[in-house]
Amino acid sequence: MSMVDNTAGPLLAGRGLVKAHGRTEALRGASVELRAGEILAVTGSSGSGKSTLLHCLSGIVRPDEGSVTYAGERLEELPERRLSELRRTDFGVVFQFGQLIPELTALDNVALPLMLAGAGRAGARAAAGEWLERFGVRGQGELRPGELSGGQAQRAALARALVTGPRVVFADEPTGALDSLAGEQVMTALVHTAREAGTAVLLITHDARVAAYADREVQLRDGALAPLEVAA
Ligand SMILES: Nc1ncnc2c1ncn2[C@@H]1O[C@H](COP(=O)(O)OP(=O)(O)OP(=O)(O)O)[C@@H](O)[C@H]1O
Repeated sequence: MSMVDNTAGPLLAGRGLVKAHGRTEALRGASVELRAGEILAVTGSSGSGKSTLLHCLSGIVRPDEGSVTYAGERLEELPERRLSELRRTDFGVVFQFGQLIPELTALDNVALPLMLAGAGRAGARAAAGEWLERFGVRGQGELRPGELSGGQAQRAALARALVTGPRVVFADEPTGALDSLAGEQVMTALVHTAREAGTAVLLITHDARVAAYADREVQLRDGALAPLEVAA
């Protein structure tokens, strides 16, 4: 069941985003909206600007032009301190290669965002254990990322992205490094948990099977977005 609220305005909106990397114009006026609880797939060929769009929308990178509005706040107007706070409390991110901290166990990786938000170690580890359980990797909690399979590491990375109860999860090719079975497990876990928690997901993928998990799909072409044309 979709928890998308079609009556409210978007939770996150990028408007007219332009971003160049040197002489490469990665985004040329891209606009996109994400509603609360919505799972939106952004597809497009390699180099079409998908990751750049995610970085702009999540406040990791400032666009050259255009605006990003999150829950009524214009990200470009926020001081770095407030942006970091938003990234810690309201946003979760998952990348293609999990990017768990290699020196920490899976459990401590998931506990870390809670501790950064001020939770005590014991409470954070207990909550982290519950999240690992949800993603079917509690038994691997004391292992380090290098000792996990790719799929287990990605599920731990999902737990880490969701543990603080973010309103938006940004997932950049979260299954890109996995075989199809592990990819399905990761997507099922992500979609199930996001639905349950009412978390919106901006899902970047070039894989149509992954995009099929989303409520809606938009396609980046030449740095701008078009809704996917539905085949007749
Ligand atoms: N840090 C950077 N420095 C220089 N050029 C960059 C940088 N990041 C991205 N680009 C260029 O900007 C364009 C868009 O890149 P981006 O990573 O956003 O695309 P993408 O759609 O995510 O690609 P892929 O699917 O291959 O990951 C590409 O031409 C890329 O080479």
